[in-house]
Amino acid sequence: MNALHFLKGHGTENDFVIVPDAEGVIELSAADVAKLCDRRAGIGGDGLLRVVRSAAHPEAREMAAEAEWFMDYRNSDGSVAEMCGNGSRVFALYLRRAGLVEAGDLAIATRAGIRRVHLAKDGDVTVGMGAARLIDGDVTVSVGDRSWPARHVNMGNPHAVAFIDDLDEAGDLFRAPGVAPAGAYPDGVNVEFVVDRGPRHVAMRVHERGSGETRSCGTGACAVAVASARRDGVDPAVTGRPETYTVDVPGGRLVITEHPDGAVEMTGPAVIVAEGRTEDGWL
Ligand SMILES: N[C@@H](CCC[C@H](N)C(=O)O)C(=O)O
Repeated sequence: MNALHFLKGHGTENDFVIVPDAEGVIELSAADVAKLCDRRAGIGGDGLLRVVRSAAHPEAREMAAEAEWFMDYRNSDGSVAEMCGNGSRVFALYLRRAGLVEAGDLAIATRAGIRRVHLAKDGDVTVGMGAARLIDGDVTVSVGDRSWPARHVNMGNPHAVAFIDDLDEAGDLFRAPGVAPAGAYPDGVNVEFVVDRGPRHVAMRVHERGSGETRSCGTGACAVAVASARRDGVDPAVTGRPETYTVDVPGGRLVITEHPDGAVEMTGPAVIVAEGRTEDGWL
């Protein structure tokens, strides 16, 4: 492949290689993505965001009238995922900096549907993340010989949220936690470990499907906020009031609000740190 134009960005230290590809002509195999995301031999990232015009991508064509740009998200192992919350903030920041969108409000197409984004003047980015789906059934997550009950939450992508006493209990997370029953997550799962920090304030670690332990996960923080609210007996659909949880991640802080109609909003930072080109023929 010829030299590839890329940028590098992060949201609460969940970091991404950004590949502008307006016309959808760059074919990136899983091996290409893994090579770009490699932290020693590549650019390095938890995932890759390919920026494609919705009209130019078969999975996004139907959304093109409402959302001009499609976020083609890949995990660092090259696998495809439906949605990335931190990535969507970085994606929106890239679009604005590149002059591809005009205003501070825009819609982006993702495999989980259209997401509405607001870029505030102070640099924070708010994303309408859709509703959380809490799925009934007993799920257990385990690390080594320890295991905990977990809540199955779908934020467009799958999550298992386990409340524990101390974040160190989750160990080094070099390997994916075990999840049972195996059939609960046929396509794999992101696992969040959560502790309380105060009223409506929690902290989490995450092991991401396709990436390993990362410093943050936006969809995971939303899953954690909603699971924490239900555990606390808080449900905006019942109170008729929006409810906000602060979720600390190793890479910073995300603020998550759930509205009475179920809509979940996430606010956090987005940063672009670099721009460059790969060497001709490296990929
Ligand atoms: N880091 C992301 C989630 C990325 C996708 C995830 N690993 C999956 O496979 O579902 C986020 O910020 O939401």
